[in-house]
Amino acid sequence: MFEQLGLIGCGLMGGSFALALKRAGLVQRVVGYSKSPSTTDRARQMGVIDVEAPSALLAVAGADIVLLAVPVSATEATLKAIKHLVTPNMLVMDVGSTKTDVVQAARRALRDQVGSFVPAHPITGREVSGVEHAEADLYSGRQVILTPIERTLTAQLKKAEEVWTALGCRVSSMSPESHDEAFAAISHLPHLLAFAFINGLAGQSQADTFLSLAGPGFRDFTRIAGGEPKIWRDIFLANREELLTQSQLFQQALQRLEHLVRSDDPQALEDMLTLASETRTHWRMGAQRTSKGR
Ligand SMILES: O=C(O)C(=O)C[C@]1(C(=O)O)C=C[C@@H](O)C=C1
Repeated sequence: MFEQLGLIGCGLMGGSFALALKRAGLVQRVVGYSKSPSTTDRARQMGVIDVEAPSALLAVAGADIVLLAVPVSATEATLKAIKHLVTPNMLVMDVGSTKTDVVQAARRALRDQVGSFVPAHPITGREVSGVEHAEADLYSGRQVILTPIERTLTAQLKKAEEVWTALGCRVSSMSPESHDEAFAAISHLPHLLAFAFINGLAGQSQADTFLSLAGPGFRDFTRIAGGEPKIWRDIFLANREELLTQSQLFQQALQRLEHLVRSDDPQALEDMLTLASETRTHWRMGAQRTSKGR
């Protein structure tokens, strides 16, 4: 399907995309660039990329598909760096967790060539980063949200849908703004809370003793606090307003529960916990139906 993938950012997300594309037989050659030469070198040794490019621009030279797998804050500078080689026949995508800022960055950086850019958000990830964790299966069975704008070329949008579908993803589209509103609620807030929870614990004098006793509940609840701090810093700042709105709603919900814990009304407390438990079970059943539990 493609001759050359220009991969900018050869970490977990980018590396996994290259491996998945190769395994599906969708690309002949992967030319990769990473900010850190040791990452690019490791990616080549692992067979994730075939050729190391000395710059983002040179990774794009000769490519018919380009993937930006860089922190959202690096989107504009990266697109500016490759702009001169972006053509209407090229599919350029990102994998960023926020979309309003990414779309604005793409408009500013690519200008006349913005139609080649299809903003993409695969709903997958891990709490570990780096090319050494890249796996061909990271994307299979997952959702991918595309947030095209008016100027997105139909041909590139269609190609993007085909690529992600071929990797085993369920593809849907929405506006960048609706995307950021939803992901503040179901991804960015949970990460903020996981970080805050650990910070609250770490600030206690007995933190080490408490942590030495922690079990699976703690592990499940805090897994995402292992996420890369710089990546999450950028996501929180890029989606600041929506995140703060969700954080306020969360604090209201927490206060309601605290009030019920304090008051002598076990039935009302149980009702609130039942509502939460049923909501989660409902989601889980739906997720299992659509994606085999992924
Ligand atoms: O599984 C994880 O570790 C994730 O953080 C994945 C997760 C999520 O919140 O679900 C995080 C960020 C990506 O934008 C998409 C997915």
